[in-house]
Amino acid sequence: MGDMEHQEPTIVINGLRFTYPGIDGHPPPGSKPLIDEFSLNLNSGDRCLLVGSNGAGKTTILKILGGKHMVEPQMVRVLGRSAFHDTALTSSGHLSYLGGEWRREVAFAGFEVPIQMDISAEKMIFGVAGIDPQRRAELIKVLDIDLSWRMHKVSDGQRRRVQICMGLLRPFKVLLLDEITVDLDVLARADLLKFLRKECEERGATIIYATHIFDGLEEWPTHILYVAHGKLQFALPMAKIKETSNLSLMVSSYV
Ligand SMILES: Nc1ncnc2c1ncn2[C@@H]1O[C@H](COP(=O)(O)OP(=O)(O)OP(=O)(O)O)[C@@H](O)[C@H]1O
Repeated sequence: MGDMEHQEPTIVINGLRFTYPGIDGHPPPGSKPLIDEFSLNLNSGDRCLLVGSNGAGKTTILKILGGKHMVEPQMVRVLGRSAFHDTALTSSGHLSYLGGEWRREVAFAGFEVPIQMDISAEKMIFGVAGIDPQRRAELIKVLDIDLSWRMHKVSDGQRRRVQICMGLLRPFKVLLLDEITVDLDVLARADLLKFLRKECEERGATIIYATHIFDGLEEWPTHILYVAHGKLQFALPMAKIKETSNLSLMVSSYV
């Protein structure tokens, strides 16, 4: 997908197959893979919505891409490397995953900052070393963060905004978002989406965003990825979808 034919794809998924291990650490013998025959290439600048019903496998796929589940190295390449085996991908900030576990446990993978303690937003955000001050200032503005917020007293949505800021401070090349905007109000979400779009258009980042909330997203993605029963049912450029029908109609015809 994408127009940049001469560039290597940023994400290559090649015949991905995955089964969650049982209690002995191995997939139960004869079990049907949860993810199967999944192939997809994404390029620099692609912004994809990952859609599908509950349990379709969206989170599992994002976690595999984020290097959180082991798969054979040739099945998933991110920026030419194996996300699971090459830890430099995430530690460098080139690959960033913001999802459910990350929400609960830490503000940002790699920093291990507890999010419920009595610490100011300023201390958290400015505690990250080596950040471009201009990018940091832009994110604070986009997410409308008050630096004097105390993290143990703020609302869920305010805490989430600080967390998202932490997760975006380093200029990622590939960003995986798993329903991270659920606590944001409509305006905050729109501002964040605009920022993310700019990251793709100006810096050539690749983003996959799994969500059930389509409101306000009509003009955002370049592609729609639709997953059902662990398989990629279609990956279509937005223009194609607009041509044929609206998104919900399209998806319903595949269920
Ligand atoms: N750690 C796990 N061990 C075993 N099975 C799991 C595990 N995590 C998820 N599953 C199963 O894998 C399937 C896909 O789950 P996944 O979370 O990837 O779906 P999803 O598309 O993200 O769903 P949702 O829209 O509800 O977030 C589900 O049937 C789920 O029960």
